[in-house]
Amino acid sequence: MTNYKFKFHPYQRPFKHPLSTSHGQWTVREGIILSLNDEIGNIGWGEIAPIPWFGSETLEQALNFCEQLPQEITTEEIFAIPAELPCCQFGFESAWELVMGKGLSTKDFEPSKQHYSYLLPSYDAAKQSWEAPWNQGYRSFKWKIGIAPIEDEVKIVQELVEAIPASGQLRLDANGGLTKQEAEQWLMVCDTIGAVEFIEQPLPPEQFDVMLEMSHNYSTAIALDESVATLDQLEQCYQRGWRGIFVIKAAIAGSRKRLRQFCDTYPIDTVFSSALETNIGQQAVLQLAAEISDLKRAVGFGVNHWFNEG
Ligand SMILES: O=C(O)CCC(=O)C1=CC=C[C@@H](O)[C@@H]1C(=O)O
Ligand SMILES: [Mg+2]
Repeated sequence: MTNYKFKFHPYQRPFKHPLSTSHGQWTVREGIILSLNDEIGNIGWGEIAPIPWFGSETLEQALNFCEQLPQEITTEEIFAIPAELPCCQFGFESAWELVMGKGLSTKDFEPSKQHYSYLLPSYDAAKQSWEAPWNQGYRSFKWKIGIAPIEDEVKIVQELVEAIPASGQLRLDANGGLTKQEAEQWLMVCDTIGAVEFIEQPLPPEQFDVMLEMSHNYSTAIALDESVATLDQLEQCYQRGWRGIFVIKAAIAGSRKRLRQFCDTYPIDTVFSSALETNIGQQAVLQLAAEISDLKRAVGFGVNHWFNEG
């Protein structure tokens, strides 16, 4: 049985500007980088990037888990990490696949910018911020809603749709921050505009039944994000009848092995999305996305500009 030398260290990455969503303001991304070394010198890297307000473990819980591990761990111990620690499951399995030489060489995975969706700044700064990424090749843009008054945000979306060339696409992400009435209003506006690819998580996860009903009543698609953040939640929403878009933040969803099995079994409509992790986590997610998804929807990884080194 192979033992892997295990090392880890926490990191902090301040955002250039706080990321405003209806969950509040996010100013520093904290996570853990881990490595596994085998006896013949192979090394695999992984990342633990919690987003507790999405339902993952906290950074403290992940650190406590890492600290109680021995300096050498086995494959069995890696695949026995409980589902209550989904970011740890993802980070350790990423490193294990790399040290075993199972993952694609991550440096080869580089879809062109047209396969990425660019996360625009919040509020009306978006209107001045889409053109530079457009000139870099981005054709998909995401903007946060549910932060300012709806009439102000609708006006900004109409101006954005007017300004962005017709071949571009816009995604709106409410982070569950709308009321039922506002969600209906947004869906009617988007059906009229016709240029919005989907509205992400219009209502909080506990209003699943309302979103399921809405998904049958409007032509603008609805994407679940917070509702399907972990594999347990994702499977539950599928069993409850969701056949709309699933936003998969693989870095916080849990076991890579289990996600592969689920996507092999159920042909779901997916958008792979960043957990605002570092390049280590990003490459581990994009390699998995290329393996298990048709990538027909742009991946939500146009986010590096949110960090100083981005
Ligand atoms: O999905 C994307 O296009 C970019 C990533 C992104 O929007 C998010 C990452 C992490 C937490 C959230 O604030 C936000 C989201 O809700 O999707
Ligand atoms: Mg989202």
